[in-house]
Amino acid sequence: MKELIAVPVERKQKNVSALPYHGWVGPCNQVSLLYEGFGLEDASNYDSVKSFTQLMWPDGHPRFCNTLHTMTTQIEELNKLIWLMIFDSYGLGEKWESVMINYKSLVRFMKYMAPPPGEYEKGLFAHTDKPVSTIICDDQVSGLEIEVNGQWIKLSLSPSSFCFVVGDPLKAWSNGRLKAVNHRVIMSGEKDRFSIATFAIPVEGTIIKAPKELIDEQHPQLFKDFDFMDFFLFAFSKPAKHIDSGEQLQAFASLSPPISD
Ligand SMILES: O=C(O)CCC(=O)C(=O)O
Ligand SMILES: [Fe+2]
Repeated sequence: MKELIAVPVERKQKNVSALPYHGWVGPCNQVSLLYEGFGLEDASNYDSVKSFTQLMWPDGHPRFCNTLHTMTTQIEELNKLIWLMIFDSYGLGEKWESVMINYKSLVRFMKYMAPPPGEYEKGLFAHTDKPVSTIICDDQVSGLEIEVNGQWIKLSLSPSSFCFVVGDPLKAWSNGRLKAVNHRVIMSGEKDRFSIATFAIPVEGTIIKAPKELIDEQHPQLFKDFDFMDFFLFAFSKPAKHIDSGEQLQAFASLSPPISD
C-alpha cells in the first residue's frame, strides 16, 4: 500500500470512474483532509487489476498486480461464503441460487494520515454503506468506530481478521432483519492508518428485493423493490446530502413511516 501512496499525484488522478466513490479521492474538505482513497472496479477480474496497476506504474508492477488479484479473488470468496451463511440462517440455504445477488467487487485502498499531535480528528464521516456489504481489513492502526445505541465503539481488528459490514441494500434484502451499522473513522496517535475495503456492487439492472420467505404478517415488507444503481446514485446525489446517511434507505425505499427505536 505504501508503494501505491508513493505514486505521483498526476498518475493517481487517472484513477477515475463515472460512478461516485469508485475512483481516487485525495485529501479534501468533503471527505477529510486526512483521507486518501483509490478505487479498483471489478477487482477479481485479472484484466481489470492489470489495467489499474498499469495506470499507476509504467511497468505495471507485476508483483503488486498478482498479489492484488490473489487477494481480491479470495476476499470475494469470503464474501460469498458469508452471504451463504446469512441465506442459510434464514432457511434459504437450499434456494441460494434464486436469492443470490450477482455483483462485482469494488476495492478501495485507503490511507488516513495521523492527525496533528494530541488531536482526535475525523478521517471518514459517519455513514452506513451503500453497497450490499463490505469486507474491511486494516493494518491494526485503530480508527474504525461503530455506533451502538448512540455510543461510538472503537474496533480493534486482530491481525488477519476481517470486518464484515452490512450495507443498506442488504438490510432491505433481509426485510430489516440485518442492521446496517453506522460507522466512521476517527484518527488519533502518531501512526497513519491503512485499510482495504472490498464492496459488493450488484451488476447493472439488479433489483434489490426481500425474498418472499422473509415477508409475512408478522414481518410486513418494509422496503419497496428497487434498482440498486438508482439507490446508489440517489445516496450520492445533492438532495440526499441533507439526509443522514443512515436514513437514506428509509427516504428512498420505505413502505412505512419511520418507527422510532
Ligand atoms: O477504512 C475503514 O476502516 C472504513 C472505510 C469505510 O467505512 C468505507 O469506505 O465505507
Ligand atoms: Fe463504510
